[in-house]
Amino acid sequence: KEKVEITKEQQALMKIITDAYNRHQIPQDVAKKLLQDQYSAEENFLLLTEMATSQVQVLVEFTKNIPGFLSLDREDQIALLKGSAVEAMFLRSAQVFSRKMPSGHTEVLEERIRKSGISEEFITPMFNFYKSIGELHMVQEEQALLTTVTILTPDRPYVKDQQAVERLQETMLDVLRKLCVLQHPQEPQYFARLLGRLTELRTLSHYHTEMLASWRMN
Ligand SMILES: N#Cc1ccccc1NC(=O)[C@H](C1CCCCC1)n1c(-c2ccc(Cl)cc2)nc2cc(F)c(F)cc21
Repeated sequence: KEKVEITKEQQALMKIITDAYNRHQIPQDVAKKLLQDQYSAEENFLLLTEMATSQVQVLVEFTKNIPGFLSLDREDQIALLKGSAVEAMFLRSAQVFSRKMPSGHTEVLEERIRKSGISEEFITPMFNFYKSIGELHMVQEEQALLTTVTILTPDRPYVKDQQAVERLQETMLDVLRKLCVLQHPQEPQYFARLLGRLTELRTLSHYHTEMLASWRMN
């Protein structure tokens, strides 16, 4: 049985990324707002656009802390940000939804989101994704690395030097793989399950434009 060991460099890399990920939290906690008040479909739509806008700024700041990201071609950096912004937003939403909350809060939050204005057809796939992320019980290092792996997807549209992005992504995948083995020793398939969520995430983000266009305003 091969001994899995995270090297000193990988430890340092993980700390940089996790600290950056935690530092760039979303300014105001949208879950708290949704639990406090019931908003109209229009107010919810406005809240979503505000959240999505601040999320992009947070994403830009976060990527500056990914070792090697700023050494990529500048246009490729932009292509990676544009290509991953929606996925990063759904990943963040899933992590917010899966957070441990006082009993009954998650149900209220789910209800508020179900009634927020999102069209019926998107509710099920969205919550299926949120619950499948929740079942993974990711530690924060895994959450930060998963977001990093998502950003460093080589086959985003308009990326010129895919090799350079692939090399960076592989570095992050190696750390994430080792972390999964060490954090979930009783579940050798955990890393594979984690990456499987990225496929579900990409599918969900294909619905994003349609979800906004079909938002039910009164
Ligand atoms: N969270 C979060 C978050 C962070 C950054 C950017 C956007 C975010 N998401 C949001 O604000 C929306 C709110 C916006 C107001 C109306 C109700 C949904 N959201 C979404 C949701 C994102 C997109 C699309 Cl099309 C539908 C839904 N899934 C959420 C899950 C949660 F648990 C949660 F609290 C909030 C959530």
